[in-house]
Amino acid sequence: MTDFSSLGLSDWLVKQCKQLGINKPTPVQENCMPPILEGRDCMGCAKTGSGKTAAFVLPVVQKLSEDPYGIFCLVLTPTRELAYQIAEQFRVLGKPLGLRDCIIVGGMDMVSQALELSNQPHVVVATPGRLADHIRSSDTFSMSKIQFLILDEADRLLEQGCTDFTKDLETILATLPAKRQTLLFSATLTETLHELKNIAMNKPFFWESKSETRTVEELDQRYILTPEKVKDAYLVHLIQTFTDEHDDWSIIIFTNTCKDCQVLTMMLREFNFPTISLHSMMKQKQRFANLAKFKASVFKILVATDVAARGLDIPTVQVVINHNTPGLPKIYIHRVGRTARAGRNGVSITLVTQYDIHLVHSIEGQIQTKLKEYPVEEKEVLKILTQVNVTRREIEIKLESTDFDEKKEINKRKQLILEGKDPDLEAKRKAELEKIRSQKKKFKQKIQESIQRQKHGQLKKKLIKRKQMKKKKAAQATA
Ligand SMILES: Nc1ncnc2c1ncn2[C@@H]1O[C@H](COP(=O)(O)OP(=O)(O)OP(=O)(O)O)[C@@H](O)[C@H]1O
Repeated sequence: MTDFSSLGLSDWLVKQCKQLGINKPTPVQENCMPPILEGRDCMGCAKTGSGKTAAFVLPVVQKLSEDPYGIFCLVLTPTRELAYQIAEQFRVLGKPLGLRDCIIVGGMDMVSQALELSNQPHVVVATPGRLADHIRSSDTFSMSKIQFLILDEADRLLEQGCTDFTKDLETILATLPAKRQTLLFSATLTETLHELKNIAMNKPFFWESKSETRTVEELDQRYILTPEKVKDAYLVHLIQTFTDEHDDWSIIIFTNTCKDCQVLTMMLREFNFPTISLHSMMKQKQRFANLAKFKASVFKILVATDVAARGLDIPTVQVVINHNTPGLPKIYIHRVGRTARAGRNGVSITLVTQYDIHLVHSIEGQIQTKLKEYPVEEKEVLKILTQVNVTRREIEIKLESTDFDEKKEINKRKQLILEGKDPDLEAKRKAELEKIRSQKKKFKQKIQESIQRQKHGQLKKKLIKRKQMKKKKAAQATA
């Protein structure tokens, strides 16, 4: 049986792992750690909750113990909360070494971060935007001697989603030595493999967990087909049932927008559920505080946007509810991966409207698993429908009287200015794109309608012809 010693870890580090309940390497650790310890670049793709973090933290700590200096390792990750989680793993596993880490994320004080960077920590864990800001504005630290560059959730860092990291990554990569080890990890690497290979140039060792499915077997994946207007009633009913039956379960509800996240949090609170939210329009300190309260089970229900979809490791989470069907299978995989981690069981329930059925099909195609219907007593849901919808409407009115939308607009404009774009020009461009999109949609609809009409016409003709034939035959028979 493979153990951590046979993979090349020192006794003190194996002992440290044991203290954390990490006794036997998981497949991603067993396969990726030896090449990393040999000095190779590595790309590791394994399911959510399979121990990818330790697969890169352990070899880095091992190598650091052999030649300790700062800054030895840089870890980049897409979200601020994830940066704290990764830094914690380094701190705990590297404690006997006196490992010093430094977390560089947006929304926190830049001056104290600059000071920490200049103190040459062993490991820097950062989100790309804030680290690039430090590089552009100060020369009090250097990353020209780092041994390791790690991109956690590497595909997210490289894709051009709503937050585009590519410019910041370019700034960061320009300051790093060419001779370094680059490690890339995610549960969904394959689509961005080509771009990733350009970053890990050193003939990377590539490992992907061999499995037919892309989600873990311990996860019970369900859906509920519901009209849009009944979604919230289903949600309240589900939460009521879960909290009645399992008082130690924590639940994450994923929503599409910050506003929806806010509305649902307020609504669930009206129904006396211990609910807290996490989205990007909250102040960073509030984000950390809410996450800490959820992790400590002070609040058992977290309503979050996709800012919480990747990486977060909270063992008490038993249920993930998708209030909207994710538009991309990849997002679905990461969201539902917040439960059923490290061999535990979990349930995910996706609320699906009739317009989302094609999304479910594409999710099922990607994960190679069919979602099963979640049985619900519809009568019970209909009983609370009016009350839930009235409560939601009241909350929406309450929120409209605050400056929630306005703040969102201001934040968006700020972001565009920071990216060197003109917010007014961007708005114009967006409106034009929207116009083209809606024209295209109308055109497509027209074509569909005319095809339908044609089909209908052909069918009608066939039927008439058939009738005529029948009449003719009947007439011939009587003659
Ligand atoms: N060898 C091991 N044995 C038991 N538990 C482990 C082992 N390695 C890691 N763990 C635990 O498994 C949990 C999940 O690990 P981790 O967060 O690294 O998953 P991941 O693969 O990065 O998931 P995601 O793709 O969602 O980010 C953590 O709580 C971690 O402490």
